[in-house]
Amino acid sequence: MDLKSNHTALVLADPAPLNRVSSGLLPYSGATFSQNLFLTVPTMKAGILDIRASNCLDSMESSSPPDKKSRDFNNDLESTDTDVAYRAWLVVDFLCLSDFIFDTIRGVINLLYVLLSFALQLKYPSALASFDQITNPAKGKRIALFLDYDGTLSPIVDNPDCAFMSNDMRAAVKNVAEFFPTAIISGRSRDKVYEFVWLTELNYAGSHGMDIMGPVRQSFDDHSNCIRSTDNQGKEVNLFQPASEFLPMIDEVFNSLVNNTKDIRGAKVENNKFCVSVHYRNVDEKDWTVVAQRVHDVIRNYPRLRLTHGRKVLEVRPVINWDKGKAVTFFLNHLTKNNKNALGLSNCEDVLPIYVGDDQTDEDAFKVLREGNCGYGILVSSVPKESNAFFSLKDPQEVMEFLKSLVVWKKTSTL
Ligand SMILES: O=P(O)(O)OC[C@H]1O[C@H](O[C@H]2O[C@H](CO)[C@@H](O)[C@H](O)[C@H]2O)[C@H](O)[C@@H](O)[C@@H]1O
Repeated sequence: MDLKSNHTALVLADPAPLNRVSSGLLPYSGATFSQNLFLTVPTMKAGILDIRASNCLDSMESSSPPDKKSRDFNNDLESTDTDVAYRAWLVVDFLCLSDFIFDTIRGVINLLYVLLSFALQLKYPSALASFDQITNPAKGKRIALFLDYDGTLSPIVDNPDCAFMSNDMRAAVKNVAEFFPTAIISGRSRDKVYEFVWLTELNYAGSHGMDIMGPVRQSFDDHSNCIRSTDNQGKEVNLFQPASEFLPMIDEVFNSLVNNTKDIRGAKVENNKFCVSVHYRNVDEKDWTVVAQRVHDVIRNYPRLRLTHGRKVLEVRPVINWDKGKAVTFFLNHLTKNNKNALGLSNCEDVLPIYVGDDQTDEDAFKVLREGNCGYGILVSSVPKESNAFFSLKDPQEVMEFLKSLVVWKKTSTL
């Protein structure tokens, strides 16, 4: 099958809810979901999976512009930046115009690009330059801080196992958590993100929010899918795991994906407990089709799993109505500062949530804040892109500066 030949406009990253039914009505029953968790099940009509695979490749290409091996391989956003001008350049090269026309066109293209960047920067102003705009509404309120991990607290690197955060960043996160209730919400497994961050004073959610650990509270206990457990220090905690019934399925899919991609040079499959990541950052671009095809071959047998896209990664996850946005809401309703009072999203007058993230999956959280008219999303990106965030920061270095500024502001603020 030629994956590229079919361009029917079905978006794989966020499949349209073809059927929206409560879990109790579904095949593969035995599932126990809390009342508000619905499954979105793609209709299994002939051909639809092929269309999904073709869109998979489109999304891989559009969401992750290929690196030129000769350029900075560690930062795909920087590469994206140069890719725009570079590709436009290639087109012009192809036309074999004289040097003068060539330079003029190149100049115009660069100017347009700068103007576009400027326009989008106005749309998502720097959170550092607009610091007062963020903190003024926070006066008399409690700020609750939500942080993504990869690309936000640590720079994007080739090897996902080596995405370490710097000691300076760790210190900045530790400091900020002393003043504001802080949670890390990552696509990685909760254990893995904790191994990187290694700070006990934070709250953690792994698997795109499908694995939340929080303090023992009655309000947690009231949720189905909530169990008591112990943390790394043996302290009693509550775990909220809305996709717990998917664990065996995810393990099975992980093994199949490892098997199906083991001959693709550079492909890496990561088990994130309630979801699986298939990395293609180190795969030659000519083999991206093969990656998309192999992933598609596996998940076509699992109608209750879906694909989303991150930064040069395909993410296989359960089709449940739960994402980073839902995790933010959950945290706000249960999060505590020094185990005192829950913040309560309903109580926007008292709380100002700030979410900082760089990836497509962070958009779910930005959207919750924007639509709830409660708090601010801050997009981490060095290139202009459309977002539900309100502000932007260029890279993890700027994120660190922002965190430090929050601490200074809090220490000097009299309110
Ligand atoms: O929600 P996040 O914490 O941002 O996690 C999303 C994915 O992050 C990791 O992959 C990304 O970072 C890697 C290390 O810099 C990079 O090599 C990869 O290309 C990026 O996609 C993580 O490994 C994935 O499992 C997460 O889904």
